[in-house]
Amino acid sequence: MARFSKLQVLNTISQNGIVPVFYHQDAATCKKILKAVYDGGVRIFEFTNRGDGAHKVFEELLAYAQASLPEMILGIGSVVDAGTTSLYIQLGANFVVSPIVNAEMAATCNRRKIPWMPGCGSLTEISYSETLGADIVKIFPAQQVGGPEFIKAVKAPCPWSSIMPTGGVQPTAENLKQWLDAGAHCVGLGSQLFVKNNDGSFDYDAIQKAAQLSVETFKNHKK
Ligand SMILES: O=C(O)C(=O)C[C@H](O)[C@H](O)COP(=O)(O)O
Repeated sequence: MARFSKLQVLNTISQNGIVPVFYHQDAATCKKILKAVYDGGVRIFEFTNRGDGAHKVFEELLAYAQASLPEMILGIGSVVDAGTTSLYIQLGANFVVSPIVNAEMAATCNRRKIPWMPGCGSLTEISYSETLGADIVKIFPAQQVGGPEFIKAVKAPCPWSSIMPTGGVQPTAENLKQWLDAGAHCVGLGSQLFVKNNDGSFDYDAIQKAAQLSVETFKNHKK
């Protein structure tokens, strides 16, 4: 069962603002990534359901976070159906993110009071998701859908929408400011956060620093 209530998850997202989006098949690598962003101040993390054994890695990450990173709220992403949603809720996912809008997933999450963040690319999808109970909608793929200008345009007629752009967001003060100025509620940060060394291994120090800069940029923007 989820360790954090829906309210705790939503509050942490609005205070922390940075949602790393990551998948790796190796649990040890995932733990090091999780620790690096946690040390950088991140308290929300989306692990993506990208491989056949992803649920086993996720279970290990949940246990690790509970034991060693107690404030870290772990959710699952890249989920596109209700069956997979149930599996991850049963394992203890604290929120569920999707690249699409799926009403059965919404019902499954709502039944257990788990925040559900569907992937939207139009105002109609955003609006439909909100009628299905989404508190935060993901815009995916955010840069391709229209970038910060798209969010600004959506927020004009729908200022109540809480939007999480994901896809193409960069962990720099300049780029984060563009999304936040446009009205983003929080941002999903993928590949650009997970800096690599020349040999292809992850640069955990650089990842921690990029996470810290992103969290601080978000906090300063809210002031
Ligand atoms: O699987 C999902 O549900 C996703 O969110 C897709 C990607 O992981 C993000 O779009 C990250 O995109 P980048 O930040 O551009 O690397």
